Amino acid sequence: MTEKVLLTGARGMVGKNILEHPSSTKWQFLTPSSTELDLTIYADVEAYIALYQPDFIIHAAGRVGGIQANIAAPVDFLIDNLDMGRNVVMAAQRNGVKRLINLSSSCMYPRNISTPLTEDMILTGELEPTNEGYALAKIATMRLCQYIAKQDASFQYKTLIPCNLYGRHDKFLPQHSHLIPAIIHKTYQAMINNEPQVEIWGDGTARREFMYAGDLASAVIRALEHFDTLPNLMNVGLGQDYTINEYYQAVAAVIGYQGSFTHNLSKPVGMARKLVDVQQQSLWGWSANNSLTDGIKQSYEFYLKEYLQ
Ligand SMILES: NC(=O)C1=CN([C@@H]2O[C@H](COP(=O)(O)OP(=O)(O)OC[C@H]3O[C@@H](n4cnc5c(N)ncnc54)[C@H](OP(=O)(O)O)[C@@H]3O)[C@@H](O)[C@H]2O)C=CC1
Ligand SMILES: C[C@H]1O[C@H](OP(=O)(O)OP(=O)(O)OC[C@H]2O[C@@H](n3cnc4c(=O)[nH]c(N)nc43)[C@H](O)[C@@H]2O)[C@@H](O)[C@@H](O)C1=O
Repeated sequence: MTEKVLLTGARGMVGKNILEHPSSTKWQFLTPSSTELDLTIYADVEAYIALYQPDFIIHAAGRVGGIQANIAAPVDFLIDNLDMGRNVVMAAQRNGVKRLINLSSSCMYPRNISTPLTEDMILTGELEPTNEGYALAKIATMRLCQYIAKQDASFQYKTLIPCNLYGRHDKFLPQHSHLIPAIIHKTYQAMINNEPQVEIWGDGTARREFMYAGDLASAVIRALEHFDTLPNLMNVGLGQDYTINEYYQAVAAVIGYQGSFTHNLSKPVGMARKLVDVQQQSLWGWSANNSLTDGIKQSYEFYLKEYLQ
């Protein structure tokens, strides 16, 4: 009997990469869009889960955006993600769904920690102001999963904490995008318009860990296949980070941009570093396999052949 998996956020970057994974055919995915099922409306979420009775839920929906999007709308990032997280998890529990994977984010870690972030560091320090609303929603949903699982061990509600992501089906417009899609868009536009310089936000010394979304999809698929061995709370990362400047150089090399870079120090930079510790992930038996160059090439190809068309 093919198991039914409710995948929230199926039309998003993570959702689409999960559905594009070669092994995704092992399950029957339920993939409601936000117009078919608005996850901020509890009654609708509860009715949907009661009707379809999924065996598994992967919660990948969210109001998601880069640093500029988070600064612009902290209320929406807090409330929408809080409502979606609460509604999906509570409706799952009420309908007896026993297995749930909640996607969180490395943004929920305290700021100003320069060493690799281990899962026990959550709530041990102040949050990054540029995405505090989003982080609070992620922490609340993670805790809700933990409380439910602690009350009744038959509810295996687990949380994955991915580092920053990029890849096919990403957002490329400056007002919403994260770093790598922003660099792809800005650098490509500069190249085709013969612009001699591309602007970097900040001084470029901040560090980030960006994983190719296809790799995160592989981790989620493996979590479906080996759910019982999956830790209740686990980082998903690369164990390596780069400076913002290095990301700009890496994208320029793939695209073939010959221009130079300027630094706009008036732009927000967020956390100095947020490298997740990958010991738990390694013990579980998984690691990413796309190099930064491979990931950028696949993202750039998507940008040219699917996004711009
Ligand atoms: N991108 C990143 O760098 C990182 C992302 N994550 C997490 O991964 C998950 C997926 O992120 P990503 O794929 O990048 O996000 P996207 O913005 O690409 O996709 C978000 C999805 O959420 C859905 N959604 C938004 N609001 C609602 C709503 N009210 N009701 C139902 N669905 C809704 C959207 O559905 P529709 O398209 O139908 O409107 C969309 O498919 C999120 O939990 C995010 O926090 C974690 C770390 C890093
Ligand atoms: C995924 C995680 O990550 C998000 O936080 P973030 O990592 O700070 O987001 P970001 O990818 O937009 O920025 C990364 C860094 O890059 C620098 N930077 C340079 N030049 C551009 C640029 O042109 N655009 C952007 N966006 N950043 C730039 C920018 O100054 C910053 O130092 C949360 O909002 C939240 O979404 C969350 O969960």
